[in-house]
Amino acid sequence: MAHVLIAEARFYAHLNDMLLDGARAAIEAAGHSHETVTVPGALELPGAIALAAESGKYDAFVALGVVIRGETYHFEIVAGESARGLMALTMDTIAVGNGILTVENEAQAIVRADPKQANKGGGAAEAALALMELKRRF
Ligand SMILES: Nc1c(NC[C@H](O)[C@H](O)[C@H](O)CO)[nH]c(=O)[nH]c1=O
Ligand SMILES: CC(=O)[C@@H](O)COP(=O)(O)O
Repeated sequence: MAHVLIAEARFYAHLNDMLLDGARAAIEAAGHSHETVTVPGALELPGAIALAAESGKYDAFVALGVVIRGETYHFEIVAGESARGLMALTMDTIAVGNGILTVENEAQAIVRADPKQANKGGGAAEAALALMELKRRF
């Protein structure tokens, strides 16, 4: 039994709702409990998880968000820095699954977020649980 924190960025609420459904279902299917914390955008996800990890209350973390390319270099910043922040947490031995979609348009996001299609939220939850199991093993 594990307690998992889902950190979700509400930047695109309708897309994130699908990611959340997939992540929650995967955690529950594995027999674990979860709670959710919400931040404004993907750039806040690594910081939110770092703060929550300090509490010692959680065994694993799932980061969910959607970054859609706009007109400027901002896409590269948000997509790259959010992934870099999550990877830094992972290398600090925090079990994190990265469910931040980085896509060209909304249609790409829907296919990936929908639990009945690519189900990237569920995949990120499973990745977090896999790291958690490795952490327990070693
Ligand atoms: N453009 C997207 C953002 N941008 C917002 C940032 O993540 C951040 O909240 C802001 O810069 C304040 O620190 N966030 C997304 O999740 N998705 C985007 O497409
Ligand atoms: C993450 C992005 O690229 C986007 O939301 C920002 O759009 P823009 O580059 O048009 O300001």
